[in-house]
Amino acid sequence: MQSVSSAADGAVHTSAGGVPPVLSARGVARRFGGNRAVDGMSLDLHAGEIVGLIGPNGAGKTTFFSLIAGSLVPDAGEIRLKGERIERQPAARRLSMGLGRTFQIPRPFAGMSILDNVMAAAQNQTGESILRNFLQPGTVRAEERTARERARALIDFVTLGHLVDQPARVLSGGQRKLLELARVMMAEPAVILLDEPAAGVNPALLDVIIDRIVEINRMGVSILLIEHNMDMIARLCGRIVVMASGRELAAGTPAEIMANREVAEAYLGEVLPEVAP
Ligand SMILES: Nc1ncnc2c1ncn2[C@@H]1O[C@H](COP(=O)(O)OP(=O)(O)OP(=O)(O)O)[C@@H](O)[C@H]1O
Repeated sequence: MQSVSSAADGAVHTSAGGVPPVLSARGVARRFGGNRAVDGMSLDLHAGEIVGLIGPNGAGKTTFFSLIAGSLVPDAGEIRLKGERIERQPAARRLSMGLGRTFQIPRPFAGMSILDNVMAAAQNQTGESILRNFLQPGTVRAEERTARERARALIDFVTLGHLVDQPARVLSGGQRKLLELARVMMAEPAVILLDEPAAGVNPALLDVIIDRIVEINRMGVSILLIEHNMDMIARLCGRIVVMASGRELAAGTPAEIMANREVAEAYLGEVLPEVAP
């Protein structure tokens, strides 16, 4: 699908079919001192897509995620979610607009139960306002009940139902990744940025994680996925964007990317990611 952009005049970028991407970045840049970590990166994510974002270590992938999610402010460029400019919006606002993110190293509240960890990710809870809690206790209780039911359903969905009342510290690395999926889904996102969901996960749980990501995507959530596991990327993504030195080096189907010499050269000096036969 060919994209058309006109960042200069501030117009919404549209695909060839006339439908604007659910998420788009144009010329996004961020430097740390003299290091141009992200250096004019552009990317479109269309509704229903799972796009893989790959690249050698230090290419700028996680920094790009932080710029999209709002934990870092870009020096230049624009980012749109559902057509709306977001690059100056606070992270919490982006989350409430439907932009969720998971982290490479999940840090759940170790002493809190799995249920409470997922509940803590709930958005727009009336109970967070002490005044409303006092004035409308019935509404607050009903909302909390709904959130609790949703949290339980999501914990079942990520196959952690048997651990719902256990503290998060009992979870393995892979189970923590599953908990992250439940937490991010609590906010009912339209787009999720997934940062290395396979890192540190044993092979048995990897299939579960891939399967859950497929299901989340089937629910209508568009996904941008950073991953070094090329087998996972090839199984999940119709399209891959390769980042190197802070910008796009190549884009295409998994087969096109694996056959691309420039991409292979960008990875030289590192172990080339392998795709399972
Ligand atoms: N907070 C920061 N302060 C200074 N430099 C940073 C910061 N965050 C990232 N960098 C630098 O920016 C560059 C891009 O890093 P980034 O983590 O975004 O790359 P990456 O593609 O996600 O790498 P990896 O695959 O290893 O996670 C690197 O040179 C890194 O050292």
